[in-house]
Amino acid sequence: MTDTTDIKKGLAGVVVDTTSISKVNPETNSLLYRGYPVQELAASLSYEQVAWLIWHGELPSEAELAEFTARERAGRALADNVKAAIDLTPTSAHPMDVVRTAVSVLGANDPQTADASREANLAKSERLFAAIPAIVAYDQRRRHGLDVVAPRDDLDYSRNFLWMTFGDEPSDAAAEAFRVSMVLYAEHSFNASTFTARVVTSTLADLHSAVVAAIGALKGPLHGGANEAVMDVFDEIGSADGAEAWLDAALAEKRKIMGFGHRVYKNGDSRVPTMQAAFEKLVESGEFRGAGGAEVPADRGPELVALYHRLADAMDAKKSIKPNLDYPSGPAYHLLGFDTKTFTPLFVAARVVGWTAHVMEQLEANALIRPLSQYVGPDERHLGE
Ligand SMILES: CC(=O)SCCNC(=O)CCNC(=O)[C@H](O)C(C)(C)COP(=O)(O)OP(=O)(O)OC[C@H]1O[C@@H](n2cnc3c(N)ncnc32)[C@H](O)[C@@H]1OP(=O)(O)O
Ligand SMILES: O=C([O-])CC(=O)C(=O)O
Repeated sequence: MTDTTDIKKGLAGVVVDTTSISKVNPETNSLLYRGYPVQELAASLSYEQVAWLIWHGELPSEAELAEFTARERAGRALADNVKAAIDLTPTSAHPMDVVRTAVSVLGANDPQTADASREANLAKSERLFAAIPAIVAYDQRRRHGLDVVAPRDDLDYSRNFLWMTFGDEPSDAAAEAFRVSMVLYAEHSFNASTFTARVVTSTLADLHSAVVAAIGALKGPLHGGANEAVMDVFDEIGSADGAEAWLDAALAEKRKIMGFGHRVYKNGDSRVPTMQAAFEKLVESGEFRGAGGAEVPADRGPELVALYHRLADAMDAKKSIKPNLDYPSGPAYHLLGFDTKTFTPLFVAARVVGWTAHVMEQLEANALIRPLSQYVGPDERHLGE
């Protein structure tokens, strides 16, 4: 008999390397980016400042930020062959498939793809950071038969993202909710997609290959795909009054409730209160829309907030399982006007910062990632026996 007792399925509880990028601490329910609590960063810094911090380890000086911002603004427009690649994918394709394909083309285009120096990887990370919003916006618009909206270099990252998607200037509340979501999603240690990026990097493959693979890992509903799945659940339940009965039935069918639970946090995700507050502020502002930017009745926001709390309370009462970040970000993205299937690409736009920081960290002290497995197949046998 094979002894499988030492196997850590899913690498649960296994520490596989060190990192200085972020610290996820379930005991204190905290998340630090380069030592700073994420709540502090989300309260006052732009997403551009946080991206710099994650990549470089320190906040940018005024001059560094101005130069980075200028490069980011200059790199927002998509090359023709990226647009053509998007146009070649059917509009029935999942937007994550479109982003994955477009990022692959960015890798093929990039003049520094084969250069693995830290300098080149930083430059490529900045270029990806600048281009991904245009990919997401282009794809959502073409699905609605709308013309592409050119980027505006007088708007910051968050406002420009919303401008390119909807073709009008966002309200302060909308830009703020979006910015907060980007900061909160930017980095989270050795989650499945980041680990994927590090595995690919450990073979000395290029940065774009690592990011394409990470996008694939993020798509699954047990990871980033949960933010869109949360919205599907809200649509399925309908209104707050249906939450308890829906949950009873779903749990009886042994369904996993999307947006709840976490591999590391067992007493709640440290990012949820901040994102929940941003979602509720967006609703209070009254400046929200429905999927595809559609006009929605004024009670749509408060109804979603009520449903959000009823389902979370019921889940807590029945299973003591708390929401993760995908739970508040799903309805927030809905009220910002994004199509449900575009939610996980928004996670890509944010997490590309963490992924690329980990690619650079992996290369600083690389070791091929190649674990062992316990063989449980047939004993040796031979043809003709
Ligand atoms: C940003 C992010 O990527 S956060 C994660 C987003 N993913 C989701 O929201 C998907 C829903 N959640 C889940 O599937 C899980 O909680 C995961 C995958 C996130 C974490 O999973 P694990 O750490 O492997 O926990 P595991 O699956 O072992 O769960 C432990 C117990 O809690 C239960 N449980 C955990 N999450 C849930 C959930 N969302 N709904 C119902 N039950 C759950 C499990 O069924 C299991 O019960 P059991 O011991 O009776 O079998
Ligand atoms: O850390 C994880 O396993 C998943 C997660 O919350 C994230 O990637 O943001």
